[in-house]
Amino acid sequence: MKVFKFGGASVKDAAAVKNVAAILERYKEEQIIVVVSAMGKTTNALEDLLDAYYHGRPNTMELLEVVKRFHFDILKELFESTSHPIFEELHNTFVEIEWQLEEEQMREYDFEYDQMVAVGEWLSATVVSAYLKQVGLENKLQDVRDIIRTDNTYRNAKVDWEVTAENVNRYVKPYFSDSSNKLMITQGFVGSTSENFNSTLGREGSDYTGGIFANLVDAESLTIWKDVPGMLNADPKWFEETEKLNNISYHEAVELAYYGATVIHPKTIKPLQNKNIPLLVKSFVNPDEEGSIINENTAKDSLIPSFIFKTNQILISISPRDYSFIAEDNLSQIFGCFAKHKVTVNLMQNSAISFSICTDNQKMKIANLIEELKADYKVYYNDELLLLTVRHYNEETLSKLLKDKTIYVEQKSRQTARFVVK
Ligand SMILES: Nc1ncnc2c1ncn2[C@@H]1O[C@H](COP(=O)(O)OP(=O)(O)O)[C@@H](O)[C@H]1O
Ligand SMILES: N[C@@H](CC(=O)OP(=O)(O)O)C(=O)O
Repeated sequence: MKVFKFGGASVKDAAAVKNVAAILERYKEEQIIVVVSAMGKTTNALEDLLDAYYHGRPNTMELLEVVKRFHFDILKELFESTSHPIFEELHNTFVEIEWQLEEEQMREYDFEYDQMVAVGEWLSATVVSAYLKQVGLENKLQDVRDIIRTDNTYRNAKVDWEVTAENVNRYVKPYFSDSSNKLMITQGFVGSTSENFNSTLGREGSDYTGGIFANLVDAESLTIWKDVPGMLNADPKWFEETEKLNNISYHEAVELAYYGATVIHPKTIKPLQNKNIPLLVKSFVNPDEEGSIINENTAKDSLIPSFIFKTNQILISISPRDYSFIAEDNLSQIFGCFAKHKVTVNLMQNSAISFSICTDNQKMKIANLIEELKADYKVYYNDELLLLTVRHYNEETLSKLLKDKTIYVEQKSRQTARFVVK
């Protein structure tokens, strides 16, 4: 059995959905679990909607209308008649969102977020499954909320592997035990709690869903279909000339993903590595091309420099008010504060009297964090920064890269150089 993951870009419009069908047609003799993300930028649109609803903004219903129109426009292109049951199904899903929006009693933001935002993946899976059936690719639409059980850390839920494995044994394996059943379509990114509420695995978490399924069905491979030819040594949105990394070890891939190569979610690798399942990154534009293969083999790791850029960074420097040293009890309090505000540290550095961290500048979270830190510390920050990581760096590439940049922090290990710059 194989697992395929199609991200938002691969189902961003009707033509893209047709292309997914064309790719699956090539594999129609094989048994495949297909994990899909929300269509195009739907997750961002649902985030905006949730934000408007939560803060009682007057444009809430307009924002819902945008998401609705986007999906119905795709449906009209994919299905000849509006009497196809999919129109009714999507309509009902949107009615459920409207009910949620009419609800006055709200729980905490992260809970409401998962109830709303998870809908994007359900819409996408429903549409893809119905379209595949229409073109003769029979499949089972499997709601992932009946499979992936998580705790209730909303927006960054932890998977309960035991219950999830039982669910896979109950709902997934029996379907595929009939060799005439070839395709199962399910949602990425989403899970559900023991109380049956939606949870999500963290932004861009559909790759991870692919990894979870691959692990639990002992898949022969997980393929992530992308708009790029494979994993490259830099994001082509930033660099004109990039090179494809043909063979990458799990170790190298996890390092690149951790530093911010957004082509793979960093959590995806571990469930694959545990069962030695290869991860293929392939182009949905040119499906015949080889792509990248990620497995345990370290011998073929490319040593050419790889570049990772993280934009919209903020560097926060924290120091005791009385110029005393930053000691372990300060660090423990500071990290407690990061954990409480769910702020992820991208890079950190300490000196005798100050401790600095570089993190994504998520405005609301950071404002609350700084406010709390200011009760006990002096806090300074610089924003609109860039975090540059160069894996397998050499001095020549670094001097080219850093030309005309002001360096705020510099860190080098044997393999990796990192800079916070403006
Ligand atoms: N090292 C890299 N190699 C290839 N693509 C990368 C890399 N780093 C970042 N990217 C970006 O990742 C994008 C694909 O990821 P994404 O847009 O999240 O896809 P999807 O929505 O299908 O999950 C590419 O278009 C590319 O701009
Ligand atoms: N739709 C979710 C999950 C995801 O993984 O999406 P994509 O595969 O398009 O990166 C997000 O945008 O975060």
